[in-house]
Amino acid sequence: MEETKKISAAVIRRLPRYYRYLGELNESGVQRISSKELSAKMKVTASQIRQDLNNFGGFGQQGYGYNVKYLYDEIAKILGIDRPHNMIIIGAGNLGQAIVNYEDFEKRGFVIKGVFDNNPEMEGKTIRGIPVMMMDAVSDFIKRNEIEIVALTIPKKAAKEVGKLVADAGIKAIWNFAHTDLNLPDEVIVENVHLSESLMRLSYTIANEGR
Ligand SMILES: NC(=O)c1ccc[n+]([C@@H]2O[C@H](COP(=O)([O-])OP(=O)(O)OC[C@H]3O[C@@H](n4cnc5c(N)ncnc54)[C@H](O)[C@@H]3O)[C@@H](O)[C@H]2O)c1
Repeated sequence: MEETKKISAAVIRRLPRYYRYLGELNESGVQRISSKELSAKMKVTASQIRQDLNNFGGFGQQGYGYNVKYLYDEIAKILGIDRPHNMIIIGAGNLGQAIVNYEDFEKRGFVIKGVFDNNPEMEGKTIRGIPVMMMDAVSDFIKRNEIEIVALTIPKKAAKEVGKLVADAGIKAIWNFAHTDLNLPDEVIVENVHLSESLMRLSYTIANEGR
């Protein structure tokens, strides 16, 4: 069996940024780039770039630079965005609607198949043409439509219970926006997104930069 090397979380966190820069280079017709040039663009050291990309076999040739399109495609494979992921949104309020209305997720292959809510007034409404359905249909919908990801944009008091419901329905991953830990079995992947924590880090930097 092929041995899979464990890649550090820090490297994985940096990959989407490499992907974005390489996508822009590719779109503007750049075919090759050295780690030094990429370093100047991304404001990351060239040695950091070489170290990061060496985790995946390097893709570069000494003195010849990286093949932009190849590297772009390889990073897409590593990130698993070389294939579509079916997704649903639970919670059709402000945040849920904003996510549904942002079409670019779909360009990255995250296909929003349905939106769910427990407010009967929302039933039958559509957001960007996607129907809002009631929670009694969610488990069946997950199974029938091969849903991999659930975005949870509901109040925190409901999040644990709904998290368990979708985990029991066989969901692989949860994109959790509710400000609470879900405490689910390890096989359910949870990515917590807390904008207020990001804002607090920003505040810390303002407070400590002495500007
Ligand atoms: N993570 C972040 O960075 C971030 C940023 C903003 C808001 N939030 C959080 O996201 C959540 C949604 O915020 P919002 O402003 O969109 O709120 P909102 O009140 O506009 O929307 C919440 C929606 O969830 C629905 N809902 C409530 N309980 C439910 C349940 N048990 N099952 C299904 N649907 C249910 C409601 O009917 C409503 O439509 C909140 O928990 C909020 O704290 C997170």
